[in-house]
Amino acid sequence: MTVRVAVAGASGYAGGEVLRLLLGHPGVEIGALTAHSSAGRKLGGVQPHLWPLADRVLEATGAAALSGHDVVFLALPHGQSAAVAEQLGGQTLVIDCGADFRLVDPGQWERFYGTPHAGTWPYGLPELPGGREALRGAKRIAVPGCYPTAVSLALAPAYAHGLIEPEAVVVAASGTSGAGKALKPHLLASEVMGGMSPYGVGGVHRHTPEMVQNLSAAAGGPVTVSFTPTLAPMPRGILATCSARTKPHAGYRELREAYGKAYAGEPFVRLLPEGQWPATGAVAGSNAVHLQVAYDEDAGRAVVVCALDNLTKGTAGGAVQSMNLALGLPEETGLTCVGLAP
Ligand SMILES: NC(=O)C1=CN([C@@H]2O[C@H](COP(=O)(O)OP(=O)(O)OC[C@H]3O[C@@H](n4cnc5c(N)ncnc54)[C@H](OP(=O)(O)O)[C@@H]3O)[C@@H](O)[C@H]2O)C=CC1
Ligand SMILES: CC(=O)N[C@@H](CCC(=O)OP(=O)(O)O)C(=O)O
Repeated sequence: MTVRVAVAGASGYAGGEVLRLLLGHPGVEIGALTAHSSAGRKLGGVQPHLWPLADRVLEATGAAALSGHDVVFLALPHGQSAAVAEQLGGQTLVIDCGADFRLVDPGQWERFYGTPHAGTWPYGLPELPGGREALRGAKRIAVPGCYPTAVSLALAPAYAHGLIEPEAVVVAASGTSGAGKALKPHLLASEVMGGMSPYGVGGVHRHTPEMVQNLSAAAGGPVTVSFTPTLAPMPRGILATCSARTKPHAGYRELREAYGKAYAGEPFVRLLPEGQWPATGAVAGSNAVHLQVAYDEDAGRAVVVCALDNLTKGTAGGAVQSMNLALGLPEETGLTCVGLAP
């Protein structure tokens, strides 16, 4: 079976990463590629690493270019996906890398994004309880945000096993590609190189409600997340340090067992051997997630560290993994858990 796939937002970071992975996927044929300000240009001019597609011309994003495909990936700025998706038939599998359809609660959407809620689609994080079932045969998929992918995978097992209290604290570093390719002064090399800086501090980052949604579902009750993102001088990668107070019966052995059990059969999530810590370099370019868990006995806290590549498992890899599940293909098709190190 070969499916015909289009990518909207092919000139951006997420769209480019989707294409990099699709070029190694044996079950797809790459159809239309669309963009906004780059429409009319050749892909090779904006994504020189995608050599086999270098001579493809970027079309304007819209139904004219995108209809007639089996699968359409949307890698557009927030708020742009719904109008495009509406124009695509119900038989087309539409996979949105943006935030538009991730949240269940319209009130939370409006509070953090400031626009009317477009709706809720099946959520593309297969490793969460019930995640695979929601994706099999789906025709619409919302790909999670990169930070929520890391934080949800890091803390869901401890919540699902009732080992930690419902107030989580997360500090996470992201590479600059997480902020997209458009020019922004705070992403200039001179601003980013040689230092790290926090942003979105104090509960205002729009990924907070997404983490809360996932972790509350895992816990079976309300969870709060105090989330502080930071920008790190690297192009790709997320390193999330997540902690919460442990319940009285929980210690290192219980935590280790819960994580071992949760991820034992997972093709992309690896609980590292004891004493080894996740590092962004080890997962770069791969769909892998590396985790390690510790028990801080004096503080009475579980500490879980998670590394992933924001563009791969954090966006495009998660999107392709979800596509495979929706189409009934082996989940790992076209994806690798082998990182690019050093
Ligand atoms: N970067 C990341 O790590 C992650 C990104 N995502 C999501 O993926 C989506 C794309 O992000 P990213 O690739 O980083 O962003 P980029 O800025 O790199 O790319 C944005 C893309 O959208 C196009 N575009 C810009 N404005 C419009 C518009 N008004 N209408 C239609 N298309 C437009 C751009 O075209 P052109 O260049 O031609 O103007 C470009 O192809 C976002 O929703 C983002 O939240 C999700 C998880 C992680
Ligand atoms: C470094 C950086 O700026 N990262 C982005 C998150 C990128 C991401 O996951 O994307 P979505 O936009 O799809 O939610 C941010 O903090 O807004």
